[in-house]
Amino acid sequence: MIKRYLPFSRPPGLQSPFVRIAPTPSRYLKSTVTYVPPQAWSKMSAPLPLTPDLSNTRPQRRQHDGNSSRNQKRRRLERAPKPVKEGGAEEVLQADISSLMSTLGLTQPEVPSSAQDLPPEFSEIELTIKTLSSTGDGLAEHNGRIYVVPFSIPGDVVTAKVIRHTTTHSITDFLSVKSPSQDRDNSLIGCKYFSTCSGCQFQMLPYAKQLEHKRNVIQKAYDSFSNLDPKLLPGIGDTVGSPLQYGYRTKLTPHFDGPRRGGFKTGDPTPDIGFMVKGRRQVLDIEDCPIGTDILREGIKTARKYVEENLHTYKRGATILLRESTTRRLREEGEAGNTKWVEEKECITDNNAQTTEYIGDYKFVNPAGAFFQNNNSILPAFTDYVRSKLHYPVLTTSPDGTRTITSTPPKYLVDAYCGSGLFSIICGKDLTGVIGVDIAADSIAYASSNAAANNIENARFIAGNAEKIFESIDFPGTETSVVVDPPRKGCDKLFLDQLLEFKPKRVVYVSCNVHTQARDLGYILSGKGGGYRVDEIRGFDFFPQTHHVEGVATLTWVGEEGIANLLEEANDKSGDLL
Ligand SMILES: C[S@@+](CC[C@H](N)C(=O)[O-])C[C@H]1O[C@@H](n2cnc3c(N)ncnc32)[C@H](O)[C@@H]1O
Repeated sequence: MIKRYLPFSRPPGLQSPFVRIAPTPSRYLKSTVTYVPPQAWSKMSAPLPLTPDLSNTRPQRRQHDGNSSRNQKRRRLERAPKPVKEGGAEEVLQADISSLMSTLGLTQPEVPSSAQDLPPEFSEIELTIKTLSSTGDGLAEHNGRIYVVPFSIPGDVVTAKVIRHTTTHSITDFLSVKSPSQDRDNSLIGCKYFSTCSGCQFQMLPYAKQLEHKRNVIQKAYDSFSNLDPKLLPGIGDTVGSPLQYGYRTKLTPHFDGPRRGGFKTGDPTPDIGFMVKGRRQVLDIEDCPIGTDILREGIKTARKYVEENLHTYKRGATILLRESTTRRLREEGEAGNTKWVEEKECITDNNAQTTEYIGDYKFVNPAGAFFQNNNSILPAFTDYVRSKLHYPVLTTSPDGTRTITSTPPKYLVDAYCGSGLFSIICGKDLTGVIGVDIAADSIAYASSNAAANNIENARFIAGNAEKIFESIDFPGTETSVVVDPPRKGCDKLFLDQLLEFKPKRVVYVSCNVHTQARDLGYILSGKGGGYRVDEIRGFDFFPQTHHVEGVATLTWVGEEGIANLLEEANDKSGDLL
């Protein structure tokens, strides 16, 4: 039987890809390492040695006896469901549950027949996983009801503990795998906290399967959230994988809770420091996080020690920022005096300090606490892709009537939700004009200085709501591409309406929430512009081992006539779409 706790250790003989040279005596989490080209962790797939069963370290749920909780259970079942956040995890899970129910021919009872008909809370139950939800949980069916089982994949037969029944489905804790799915490979699991920590969902799933699943997540998002005629959408492209599948996260934020009353006192035990236990409002004590970069993994240890030694100075709980920063230096090698570029990594913990990241030869300086993409290893491929998609198709007809479509760079670029200028800088070189907008004034200040430092002279940046950008644009939509990269909640209608009025030739919509992205594309395609054709949709895997996927959708303005033609030619799309 496969137990829920699996051990983690670096396989014997495998060195860290980063070799530490000298600790720098400055702020408490600062240390330097020499850069050696990182080795993909996926190659380190030697089976991990077993360590003792740690299940007694898992925080126990309070157990209720059947009688005392029955009325409470009944009330919970009858309570109207809380309003859910648009495109949030609950809504997405609900869509997957409804879809599985309709596939299985199940109907949803308006009020559950009786709480007593359901397995009691905290009882153990055996379930066969049918499908994987977009939130990364396995879904199983039992007596006409859908059960949500974390850390499980289709084909697994699992033992799970029933936690609670809602009006639409039941929530469980994963306990163990009784019979594994063909796709499950536990030797891939690289973290001893996997199956308790809420951070990762897929460490047991081979990477190719994770990418395939994320493509399905995008497909389902457009099926359920866009309200669009499928004929208006291209097939979802293959998900582009991350070069690093472990050791990639350049930002981690472990946290700890404070005491119920007053601050910490000298002699208080150190609280649990880490990430949330899956399905609970409880912190899991974590000493390591193998999806973090090596310098952040060292940073976790140093931060824990610091909190332990300075606990009495904390009035309440805290979130610890651990952010990687890179310095490139020329170093002399050997006696001949040859020099070579080396990278030194630091772990920054001060929100107001600066961090530096390189993407190819581009250098970005950011406030440590502000947004910057969290997986540096995928950024070169990702930004190349976005840059190529900002080029739009231009149709030319030669005198003999031959029609050719060429991919043409835009004259102007609008970077909406620009942060510290990632797309303006990487995609804006040689364009006639670039304009970026972001609500975070400090990010905007850094966008301006990053543009100057990278020799982008044609860019200007505005602090404010995204729609404010349309007050400042003084160039035509017909020669402009817009990159849109909003936060998880997606774009405001005010912004989308003005975008549709501006009618840029190309829109490349980047999103860390493919559900709100699908909703917004539905609005763009059916809104008052109505003349956008979707040319490509695909995912980039910024967060291997987790359920997250970054979606990129490329749209071209073709006018209403173009859309009518598209619908007519829906069965013959070959070759014409760039
Ligand atoms: C996903 S980040 C993208 C940042 C940037 N494109 C990058 O890749 O580094 C979303 C950005 O939207 C900004 N933002 C959030 N709400 C906004 C709004 N209403 N108007 C403009 N920017 C907003 C945030 O400050 C954040 O920088």
